[in-house]
Amino acid sequence: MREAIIHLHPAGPLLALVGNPNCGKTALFNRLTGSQQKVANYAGVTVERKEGRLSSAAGKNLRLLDLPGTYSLHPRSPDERVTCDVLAGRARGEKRPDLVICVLDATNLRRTLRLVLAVKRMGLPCVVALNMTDLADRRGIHIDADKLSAAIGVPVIRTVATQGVGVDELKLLLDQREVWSAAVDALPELSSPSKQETDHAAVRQILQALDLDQQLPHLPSDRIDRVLLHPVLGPLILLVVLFLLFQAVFSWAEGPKDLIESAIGWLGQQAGSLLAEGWLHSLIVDGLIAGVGGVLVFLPQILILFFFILVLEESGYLPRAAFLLDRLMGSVGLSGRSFIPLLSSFACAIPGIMATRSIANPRDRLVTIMIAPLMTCSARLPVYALLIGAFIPQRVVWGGFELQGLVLLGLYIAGILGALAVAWVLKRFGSGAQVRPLMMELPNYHWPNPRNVLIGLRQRAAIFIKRVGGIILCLTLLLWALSSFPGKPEGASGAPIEYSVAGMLGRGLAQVFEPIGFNWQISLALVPGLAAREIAISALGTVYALSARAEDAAQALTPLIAQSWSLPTALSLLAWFVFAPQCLATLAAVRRETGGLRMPLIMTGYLFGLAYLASFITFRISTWLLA
Ligand SMILES: Nc1nc2c(ncn2[C@@H]2O[C@H](COP(=O)(O)OP(=O)(O)OP(=O)(O)O)[C@@H](O)[C@H]2O)c(=O)[nH]1
Ligand SMILES: [Mg+2]
Repeated sequence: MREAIIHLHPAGPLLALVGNPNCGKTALFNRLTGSQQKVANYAGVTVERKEGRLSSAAGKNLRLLDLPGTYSLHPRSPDERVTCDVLAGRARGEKRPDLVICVLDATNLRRTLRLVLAVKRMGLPCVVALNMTDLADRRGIHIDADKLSAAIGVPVIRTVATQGVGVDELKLLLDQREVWSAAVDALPELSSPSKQETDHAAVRQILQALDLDQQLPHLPSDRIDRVLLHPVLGPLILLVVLFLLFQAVFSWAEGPKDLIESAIGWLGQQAGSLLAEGWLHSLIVDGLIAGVGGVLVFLPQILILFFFILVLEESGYLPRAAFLLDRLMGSVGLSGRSFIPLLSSFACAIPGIMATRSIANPRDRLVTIMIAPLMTCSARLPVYALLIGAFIPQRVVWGGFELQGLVLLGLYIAGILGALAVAWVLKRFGSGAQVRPLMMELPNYHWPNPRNVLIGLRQRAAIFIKRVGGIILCLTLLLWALSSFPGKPEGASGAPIEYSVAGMLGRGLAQVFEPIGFNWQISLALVPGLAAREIAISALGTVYALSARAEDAAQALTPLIAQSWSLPTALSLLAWFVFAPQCLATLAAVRRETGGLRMPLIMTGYLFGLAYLASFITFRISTWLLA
């Protein structure tokens, strides 16, 4: 039986934000609706439509769509198609917008005006938000809003989305239906056949009328780029930036991390002394506090990583990094277009995989999806930090670099190199590895908006804490239960966990993982770790707390594993985490984006294979070196 899908869209007027990439649509959307969608200084941040609500000045309830940026209404990539479909009224479950708010970048009217003309030609009522007027004014581009409005036949409001300037005027305008609905067919001559050329000519005329027909270079950005995009200095500076980032992840986090650690330790002791020995004691102390608490400790490090990512995103440096790495990516058959999705995967592979919607070429898009999980997502950071903290000495090497930070950087680079190698192989399977030159817009530099950075950090903290309190808590408690029952048989020696379901499972798995140096506790922890990587830590915390003798049950995980694992085992586990596909949500996202089970299955297979191989080599070589 076929399912019948009935679309019910809420009543009430629908507005849509349309504009070129990176012109500030989402910043305006957030201001208008009070949402906190992601805003960043590069093209292709928004890849799906997002909906919000606002009330007009007169208190009318309106729905507002934030759409992916587009240069034209002839879509080239999946994200641009979303925008075009909405405007044409073809989007599933959505009616055609009643009003389009065209967001223009005042510093680049030439490019952005063509889109307004195209929207008008579709017969959609529109108003213009002339955004980034603060930057335009600073650069000496003075645009007379009234003249512009007269020239394009559409009401124009000057805005600075990041500061909320012009938002009230815009809301006022939304009530004046007679003003914007009258403007629909004000440019009848544009329906001639060679529209593109006519649009070109029309834009030139408009710019001439506004006295803006000369290109103004953005001097400060150009001057900065002369250094940051320098063929020798550029890559060096990029490397230094990355060095600093990873150094900070360890050195800045020390204080707050110790604080959380001792708070959790104190909690464990209090709970331990309050509760009588028994299953509740074990559940709270070994399951909850040793397990889940052990993951929470890594919050500061995650926030420091994201602080850097957010600042870099906001400043406009990221597309430059794409530009610098274009040659490297080209050598394995990837275009620089893949850079931003891969970069987003450092936070989490899922938004990274979604960001591939801005890649026009289907083959490039697929390769990018397939290698996205090799980028080190933030869920790996706690695992890396735990193992590095336990096994890599805190030492300064090569005049000033912290060894721990260097090893962390090395792990990130290992993931990147692995991804490049896989991309290279995948491209061999495809027909002809032609590489197109990178066509990417370099936005102007600007100071990161502290508000955006703070919002980003808060969201990241919330995501992490929600994970800890949700899936991590549930699976850790499940593992605790499996590790505690059935209890120890009469007269047996050893900890009860060794006789439990989990203990038996762990020992079975250890057969498979023994060649790469994993003991049964690690093998066991990898199973719930399939759902989310950090769970491996809480699982280890619980398993070790349950295996420990009563007197050292409250011990933190770091010294425990430092005592009981060999260095080759730790290195092998690190190598495992660089490659292993330990995240079901990512596989689900791949299935969604590629429309089938085939790709997620191939991905799982190749990642497990790579992980096992990498761990095997690491374990054998390090054992041999240390022998
Ligand atoms: N100075 C200044 N910066 C702005 C203004 N509006 C937005 N920005 C910044 O411009 C960048 C892009 O903003 P976004 O809202 O992400 O742009 P977008 O149009 O949604 O971009 P895509 O989703 O990629 O199409 C961010 O760094 C914003 O902080 C403005 O009026 N003035
Ligand atoms: Mg956006």
